[in-house]
Amino acid sequence: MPGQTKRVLILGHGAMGRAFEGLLGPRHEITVWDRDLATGVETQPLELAAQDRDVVLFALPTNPHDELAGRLAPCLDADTVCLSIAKGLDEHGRTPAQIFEQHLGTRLRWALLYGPMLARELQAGQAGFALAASRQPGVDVVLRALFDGTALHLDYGDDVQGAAWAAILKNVYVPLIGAVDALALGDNMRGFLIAEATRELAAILQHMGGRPETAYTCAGLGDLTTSATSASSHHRRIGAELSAGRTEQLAATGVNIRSEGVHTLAMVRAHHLFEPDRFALFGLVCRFLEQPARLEADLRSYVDRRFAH
Ligand SMILES: NC(=O)c1ccc[n+]([C@@H]2O[C@H](COP(=O)([O-])OP(=O)(O)OC[C@H]3O[C@@H](n4cnc5c(N)ncnc54)[C@H](O)[C@@H]3O)[C@@H](O)[C@H]2O)c1
Repeated sequence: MPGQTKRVLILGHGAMGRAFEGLLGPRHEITVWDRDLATGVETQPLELAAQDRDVVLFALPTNPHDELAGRLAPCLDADTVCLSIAKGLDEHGRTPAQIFEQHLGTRLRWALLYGPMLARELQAGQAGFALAASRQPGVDVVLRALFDGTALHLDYGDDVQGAAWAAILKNVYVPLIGAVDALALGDNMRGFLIAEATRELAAILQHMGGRPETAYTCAGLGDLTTSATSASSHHRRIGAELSAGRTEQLAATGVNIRSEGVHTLAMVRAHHLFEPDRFALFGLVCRFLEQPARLEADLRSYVDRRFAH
């Protein structure tokens, strides 16, 4: 019921774990679980922390989802809702939607939350916006009880695969915008590329089993625009660094959220999820990572081809 206190377990106590703790803390009962990444020591046994929880929020990268969802599945109540905000593919090339599908399926309830909700702004009490995607009836009721009256405003939908891919691909296109801005290629070019990325996002979503219209929701265009224009965006910055020839950032692929987009490109190729050049802008970003110095020339060819009527 709206207004009801929920017992929430937050997995991960990084930027987003803390942001959600602050957002939900005044109204709900919060427990936080995390792991020391150097020693592997957990704050408490996960299975114990998950007992009697209404909601488990995965506020950590996609890679640990498989292990954690696998451990949680046997010990969660049927009513518990697992919620992920992670925007990356795991080492097997799976989205958080696919990982939840595999471990939680239809026996347990789950949803994905994607949109303009920068941790820094949520922590400062500013508004955030997201698409909550779930295929299971009743999940929206739990999420309304959880978030209504907070600064995070939700739309509801059921395109879980489309929402996951929209958020994941956003992190691929934003480094390109960061590079374009660092090279001072112009505000017009930025606007054009955001429009192109959104159009392509719709096509890739459809190709990957989602619905193209999800590209125009908070999870797609909303999040893409926020990251592409935010001075604090990690993903913008990595594009700027690559355009300046600082390619050592690529070595950190998959290690932290800065490189989620770079990691996605590697996983798309490694697992043959789709042919990168089937989508012209996506193919351009792949080449940018390999040869950052070619970006301006590649962009000129892209524009020429795009307007060669
Ligand atoms: N930062 C943002 O503004 C923002 C906004 C929306 C979504 N997200 C997404 O949320 C996710 C988390 O982002 P963040 O900014 O909180 O990252 P962060 O690096 O600040 O925190 C990550 C947390 O995950 C934990 N973690 C990492 N690997 C782990 C593992 N193998 N086992 C257990 N715990 C592990 C870390 O201990 C840490 O507490 C990312 O997928 C990101 O794309 C971030």
